[in-house]
Amino acid sequence: MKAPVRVAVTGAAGQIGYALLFRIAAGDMLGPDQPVILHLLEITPALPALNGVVMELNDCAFPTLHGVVATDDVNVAFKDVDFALLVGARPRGPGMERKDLLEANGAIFAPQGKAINDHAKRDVRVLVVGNPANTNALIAQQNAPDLDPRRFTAMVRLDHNRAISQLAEKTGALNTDIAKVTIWGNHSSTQYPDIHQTTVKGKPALSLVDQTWYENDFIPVVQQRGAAIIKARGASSAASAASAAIDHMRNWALGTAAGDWVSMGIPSDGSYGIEPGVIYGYPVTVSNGSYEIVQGLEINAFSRARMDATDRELREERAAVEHLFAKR
Ligand SMILES: NC(=O)c1ccc[n+]([C@@H]2O[C@H](COP(=O)([O-])OP(=O)(O)OC[C@H]3O[C@@H](n4cnc5c(N)ncnc54)[C@H](O)[C@@H]3O)[C@@H](O)[C@H]2O)c1
Ligand SMILES: O=C(O)C[C@H](O)C(=O)O
Repeated sequence: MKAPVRVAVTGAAGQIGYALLFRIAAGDMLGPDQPVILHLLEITPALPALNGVVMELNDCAFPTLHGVVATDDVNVAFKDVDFALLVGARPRGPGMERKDLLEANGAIFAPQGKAINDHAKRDVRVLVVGNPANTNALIAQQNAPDLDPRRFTAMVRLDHNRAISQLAEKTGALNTDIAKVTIWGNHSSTQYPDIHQTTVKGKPALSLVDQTWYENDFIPVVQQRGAAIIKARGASSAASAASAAIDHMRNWALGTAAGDWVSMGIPSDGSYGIEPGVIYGYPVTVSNGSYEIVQGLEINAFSRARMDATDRELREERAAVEHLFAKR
């Protein structure tokens, strides 16, 4: 067994929290040889419910759970943490776009970014799940001036996994037969699920499905999947979101498979002509704990237009929250 690492989860008494904590504690995120100490943050009125979750975590007697800190104090929550999963935020209801949450949720991520800046390990890995995830990640990052901006990421992995699942179903393949899917841009309805480089059992995906299905079914289904789940369940996705968060962190910490990549929302360095600084979904590979954008992919006019549209939305979101950035 390795020395334990500290993993903060915000919104820990919420529905994603309930699907996430037990899997992190069981070793699904960092492996069965990596003990964790969970730091759980909630707002004060949710502390009694959080206490119930802590009782259940303890009752599982997980071999890899070496402690739980439950608190409503951001400074305690992020003290010495190695990983931070920022989930706690208001979810959208039917008919809302995720960016309608910018005002309500933006205010949460500035103080949390500051507390991470002041208290977390210098090599902390931060994943923002709470919507609008990309721009919330930017707000947190911009309130953490002492940390490497690349430590702040946003979740587009759920979209990536949804794309794999849709394509596997369409082609009669297994999820594991699909490689090199990309989600470009924002975790919103402007995201661009790109299968131009994707393979199914080694064959180009676009040779197995027709362009009409790609354009008129696949892309809108992936873009609108969150809304479809809200309509069906009366609540936003939870178990699949938790699973994607685990996938994102596991790949970031432990690496990606040879011959494949994953999609992560990361600070743009201008690659593929995207506005530098916005938190944009890119195809990445990870080795030695560090992610790199997959370079050199051919971008046709179809892709270019969609990549630019989602970039534009992220620039607009950034302009709307710049007042929340720490002064430098
Ligand atoms: N990026 C993605 O792919 C993705 C997927 C699913 C859901 N989400 C988003 O994740 C967020 C959480 O969803 P949920 O279904 O768990 O919601 P939920 O309402 O069930 O839980 C959110 C929890 O966060 C807590 N919270 C609110 N403000 C907080 C703060 N300042 N500090 C700590 N905790 C706080 C609430 O008390 C609540 O318990 C929402 O914004 C949702 O839209 C993102
Ligand atoms: O769509 C939402 O608001 C929830 C989440 O972001 C999702 O994609 O399921």
